[in-house]
Parts: sequence; structure tokens; C-alpha cells
Amino acid sequence: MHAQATAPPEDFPELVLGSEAFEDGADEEWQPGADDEDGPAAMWVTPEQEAAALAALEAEEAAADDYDSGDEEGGSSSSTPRAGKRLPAEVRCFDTARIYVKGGDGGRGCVAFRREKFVPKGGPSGGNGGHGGCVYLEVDPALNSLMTFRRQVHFRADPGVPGQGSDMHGAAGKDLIVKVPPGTIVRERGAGEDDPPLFELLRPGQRALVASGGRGGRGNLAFKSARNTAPALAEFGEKGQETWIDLELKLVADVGIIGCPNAGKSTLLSVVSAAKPKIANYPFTTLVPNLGVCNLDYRTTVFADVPGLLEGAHAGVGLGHQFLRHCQRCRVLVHVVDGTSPDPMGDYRAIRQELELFNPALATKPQLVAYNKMDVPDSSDYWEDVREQLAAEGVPHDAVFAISAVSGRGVTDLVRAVRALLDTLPAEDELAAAEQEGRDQQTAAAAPLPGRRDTDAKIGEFTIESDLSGPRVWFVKGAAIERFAQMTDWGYYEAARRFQRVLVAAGIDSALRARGVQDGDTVVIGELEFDYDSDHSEAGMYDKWYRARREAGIVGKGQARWPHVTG
Ligand SMILES: Nc1nc2c(ncn2[C@@H]2O[C@H](COP(=O)(O)OP(=O)(O)OP(=O)(O)O)[C@@H](O)[C@H]2O)c(=O)[nH]1
Ligand SMILES: [Mg+2]
Repeated sequence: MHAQATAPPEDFPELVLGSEAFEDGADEEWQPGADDEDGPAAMWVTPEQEAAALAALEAEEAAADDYDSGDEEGGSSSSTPRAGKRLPAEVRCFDTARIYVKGGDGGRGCVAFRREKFVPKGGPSGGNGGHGGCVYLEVDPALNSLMTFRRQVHFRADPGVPGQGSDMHGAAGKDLIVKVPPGTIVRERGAGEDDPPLFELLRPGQRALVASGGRGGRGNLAFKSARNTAPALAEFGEKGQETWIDLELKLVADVGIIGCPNAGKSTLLSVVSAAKPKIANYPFTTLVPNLGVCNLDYRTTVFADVPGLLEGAHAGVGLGHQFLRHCQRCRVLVHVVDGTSPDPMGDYRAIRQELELFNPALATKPQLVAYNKMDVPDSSDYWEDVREQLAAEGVPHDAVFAISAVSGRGVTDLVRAVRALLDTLPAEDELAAAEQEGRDQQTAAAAPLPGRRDTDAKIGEFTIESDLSGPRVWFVKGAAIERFAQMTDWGYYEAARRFQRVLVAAGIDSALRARGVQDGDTVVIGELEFDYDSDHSEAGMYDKWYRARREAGIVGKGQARWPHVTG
């Protein structure tokens, strides 16, 4: 902010503080004619004004209840239980994100004619525009959250390069590759949890096309035909596909470590793997699930340490329970019980209940219990007692382990037991299963993404709706005809004429007539709007095109040549 205050006065109108106090005051202070060299550069904004502006901005930000308005500093906010939207932004955003993706527009085609000495009537030589770049999501195993999407939500691939004269086609736009963590699920905007996702990205390097680039427009070379050897028209490039998509992260781990806050879950992860999660003696140290890879007896097991769970988490107490979704992919749960807690069994039951409330399938996952902090006398005194009570609840003795995560005592036994338990489970590989589903989804994904134009659509496939209540309006809807309208470059009379001919050939004109269209009615095709005219004679069409051009104030430029083709 301070840097902005000292910026040269010319920059002032661009400042986006959006505060009344700031703008009003600054207007009085800053004299456009004043010599900048006189006095300090920041004189045109007083410190009071800046403070007032910042205060207003902060108030505004606090009021705006959007994604980024949470506290980033942690501090008191992260240790007090908060519900719903007022959770720290970190917690709200790490495992879900909504992003905007747009493929690059195709480059426009070119109208050019070959002009060379000794080559009379060289013919058309305008090249096609390049294809727009596509947006892909790609799995990057180095990522473990969707946090990056807090900084950037808009992703646009490069447009195609326009075609040029001398038969030069434009280059294709560069694809944009957006990195996502393994376990990212892609859904249509606003789709529910139960709707089939568009993609599930699990394996490193796996890619999904989320927004394809537009086709390049054809240049006049492409329109050359035996009948029209000197076409004076070209197309615009097709617009790139654009859409909003929801991302959700479900970590891919074999083992989920769950338990109350401060039970020692992160400590356990840090001793079984090389992960270095934050460990501290207060609840909710962990806000974002951590992954760790454990290598024991030449076997690799991935552990996930999720934030602590409290009784009432399903109702948003503590950090809520949303992160439990990460455990849905885990095959085994390790439930860490804090031996130093005043009521270890109460903690245990509370967590079991929260699991049940979140998802009954999670509560039936195989689980091992780790009674932690055995190095503390308080805790070891109660160990036998807790063990018996757990047995009474149906947790056999061999599924309960006494450990001290800090010293590492008992941890190896626990990990071996986890491994053994994993081995007894059906060899069904979660990834393979998900991928199997993924294969089925490939077909689903082949269905058009929201906002996508179906490239296979036929020009004759359209529907007509009308609104004759006020000014008479006809809406012609169809993927192919809308694309055609968008790509038509009205700057060329021939393009306008071609459009008119296609309307007739595709049966749109006759369909409109059958429905009772009248001259002067408005016809809307995609973003194109024009007045209907039944006069399809060459002179009539030219006249209409010329009038439209003049109304738009572009007469004199462009290709107002007529009649130049005798067909
Ligand atoms: N004495 C003793 N302290 C332990 C043991 N394991 C963890 N602690 C301590 O317990 C505190 C909490 O440990 P964390 O690993 O951060 O606990 P957590 O379950 O990840 O907590 P949250 O992330 O806040 O839910 C830390 O001060 C650890 O040093 C243990 O075996 N013995
Ligand atoms: Mg932790």
C-alpha cells in the first residue's frame, strides 16, 4: 500500500483502493499542475488519508464474504473453533476450489491476393488462423493441496496466431497445463458430491482436457473454388471453450491417521515417515492434511495425517469434518487416542460417532487404535483399563497398540500391524478401481463439458423459439449454426452472403418462414442479431450488408467490392 502512495501522480487514477475517503482527500491534495520535484513524492496522500483508506478497505474485505476473506495469519482465529465460512481461509480452500478455464480462441483467417511481377491475377493467398491452445489439468505428485488456486482462479490458454498473406497459416496457440495434486476430482460447476465427476486424476502425469481451444478461421485461400477463384472472405477463429469447474481433492493414502486434536497424530506421521508436519502442543496445529511415505521391510505405505476432529464436528465444531473425505480413499484407519486426556474413552467414542455421522462407510473401515503418550505416567497407568474398555466395545486386544510417538516406542509394531492388515484386505487396489471407474468416465467425459460447443453438431440441427409479445424476436439455437455465426467475419460482403446461403441451405430460412417470420423481425443466433429480410437477391443482400456497415460506421474500410463475382 505504501508503495502505491509514493507512486507518481500520473498513476493515481489507476489506484484501486476503492475508498471514498481516499479518493476525496486525494483530489484536494493533488494539483495536476504541481511540480513533482518539489517536496516528498508522497505529499499528495497524507498518512491520515492512507490510514483511513486502508481501514475502509479492510472493513470492506471483512464484509465481503468471499473465498479469500478468511484470516491468513492464523493466530487466535485458528485456535478458536469456528464454523462454516469463518474458518481460516487456509482450511476452507485447501481441498476444494472453483476455477475458470478457457481455451484459446482460434486465429482469424486472412484475405490476401498474390501480387508479383509477371504473375498476373496471382490468386488468393490468405492463410488460415492457428488453432487456439487447450487447457489441461495434469497431476503433479509434488502437490498435496489445492491451495495454489487461492492465488489464481482464471486459466486461459494462448490464442491461435492469425493467418497471413503468401499462404502462411498461423501457428497454434500454446496449451496451458494446470498442475493439480494426485486425487483431484473434477466436477461441473455446482455439481453435487453424488454426481459422477467429469474426471478423477490420480496417477502422476495423468492429464485431462478441460477446455479445448477454438479452430482457426479459414483464410481466403481455403475458399478458392472453380466457381469462385478470387474469394474475398475469411473466417474469424472459433472462440475457445470456456467453463467454470469445481475441483475437489481426496488424498490418495493407504492409511488415515485420525483422532482428537493434540493427540499426537502429526508426531506419529513424523516418526513413521520423513514428513515434517508442524507439531505443537495446542489443538488444531494441523490445518491441512499431510502425507508421509513410510518405508518398512521394503514395503511402502502412504500415511495421511488429517486435522483433529472434535465431538460435533459434523455440525461444524472445530474445523468441521470436511477433511474426512480424504480418509475415504484410505484402506485402513489408525485412530490415535491421547493417553493424557482426562477421558480417553470418551474421546474415542466421540470420534467414532463423528465418523459414523460423516459417512457410515468410513466407520466400517478396518481400524487400529494407537494409545499414545505412553511415556507419561498418567497415561501408562490407565493403559490396561482403556484396553479392557476397548475390548468391551469390540476392539480386540491385537488391534490396540500402546505407543509413545515422541520416543518411537511401539511404533514399529504398529506399522507392521498396519501392513499386515493391509495385506489381509482384498488385493483390490483403490487406484486401479478408481481408474476402472475412470475408464467409464472417459465416455462420460467425452460428452460435452458445460459450455462446450459440440464439434460434431450438424448445421441442420437447430431449434427455433420465438418471443412475439413485444418486438418480434426469433431465437435460432444450434451448436453448429451458432459457431458458424460467430466465425463469420461480417467485414466481407462475401462472408455475409455465404452466411445467408447457409441459412437457406440448412433449412433455417424456410423453418422461420413456416413459423411466420416477417421482414424486419429480429433473429438471434448465438451472439448475432440481425433483422430478417426475405429479399435474397444479390442486390438486396448487398444493400442490406452495406446499410448495416454504414450504421456501424465502418464504410470506406474493408472489402466493399461489388459486384465482383459473376456467378
Ligand atoms: N509426552 C508425549 N507427548 C507427545 C507424544 N506424542 C505427541 N506428543 C505431544 O503432543 C503435542 C501434540 O502433538 P501433535 O502431533 O501436534 O498432535 P496432533 O494430533 O497432530 O494435533 P492437531 O494437529 O492439533 O490435531 C505435541 O506437543 C507433541 O510433542 C508422546 O508420545 N508423548
Ligand atoms: Mg497435527
